[in-house]
Amino acid sequence: MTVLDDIIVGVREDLESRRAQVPLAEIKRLAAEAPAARDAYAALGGNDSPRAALKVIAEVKRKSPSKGELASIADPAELGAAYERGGAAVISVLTEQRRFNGSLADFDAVRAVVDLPLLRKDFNVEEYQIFEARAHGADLVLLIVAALDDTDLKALLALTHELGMNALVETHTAEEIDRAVAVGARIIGVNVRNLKTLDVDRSLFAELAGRIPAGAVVVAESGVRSVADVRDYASQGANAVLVGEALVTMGDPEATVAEFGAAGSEAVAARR
Ligand SMILES: O=C(O)c1ccccc1NCC(=O)[C@H](O)[C@H](O)COP(=O)(O)O
Repeated sequence: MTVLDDIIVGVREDLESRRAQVPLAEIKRLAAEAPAARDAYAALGGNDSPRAALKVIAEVKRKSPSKGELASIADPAELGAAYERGGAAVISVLTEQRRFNGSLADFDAVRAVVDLPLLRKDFNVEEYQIFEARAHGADLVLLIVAALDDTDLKALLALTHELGMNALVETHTAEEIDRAVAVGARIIGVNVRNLKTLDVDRSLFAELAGRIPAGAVVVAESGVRSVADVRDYASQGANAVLVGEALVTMGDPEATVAEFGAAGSEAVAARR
């Protein structure tokens, strides 16, 4: 069993206990009552022509399977507010509990204080989780191509769009990019972390980014440890970078987001 398979087994078990407490009909009702979703595609520069800036998706990440404990994050709301002040375009909040020590409580805390689009970062494999994300005020959900067959990928993406949200459709291979494009993904991530082995290979982004069609927002995911890494991704075609570990471990998240955004945008300008 791969790391990804193992994570999903736990995610499904945890999902069953939440569904026992809040049945599907109720979560659908709550999703319908939630304020309208913010436009994450636009926030990531999807409508800009040309896309002149590098957008930062800043992640609230406590722990990871690859590194263990990263940061205690006593106040996720304050971290989210710091990301917003630093100029993040979108905030990602990990809600998976067993491996990342995330929660919907973290998500709610950030939602209460920031007005940016929020990504509910979880291993979404069932429609319940998409309604649940919307019920909690999410604007964007993660769909990992490697975790879904084409039927489920298409159905979950369609449901996401019906609920007014966008999806970050995550890929790791050329074939997965083709599958993401075939179902109509508008925000496509290349995760340079292999979720089956946890190996991180930043060179993968340059290999794969050109395969993503022009209309889609291209997100470089994982492995940013420095301004130089952000510059590399930006010069290789990224419209946005998704950063977790560096922001929660380097100190001064507000300044680091601002620095990454500025350096990336300079590299985008130099590319044109
Ligand atoms: O981060 C992990 O170890 C991990 C392991 C298994 C599945 C997913 C994992 N991470 C999810 C992510 O995609 C990252 O949190 C995100 O891209 C940020 O990465 P980083 O900046 O390297 O923390």
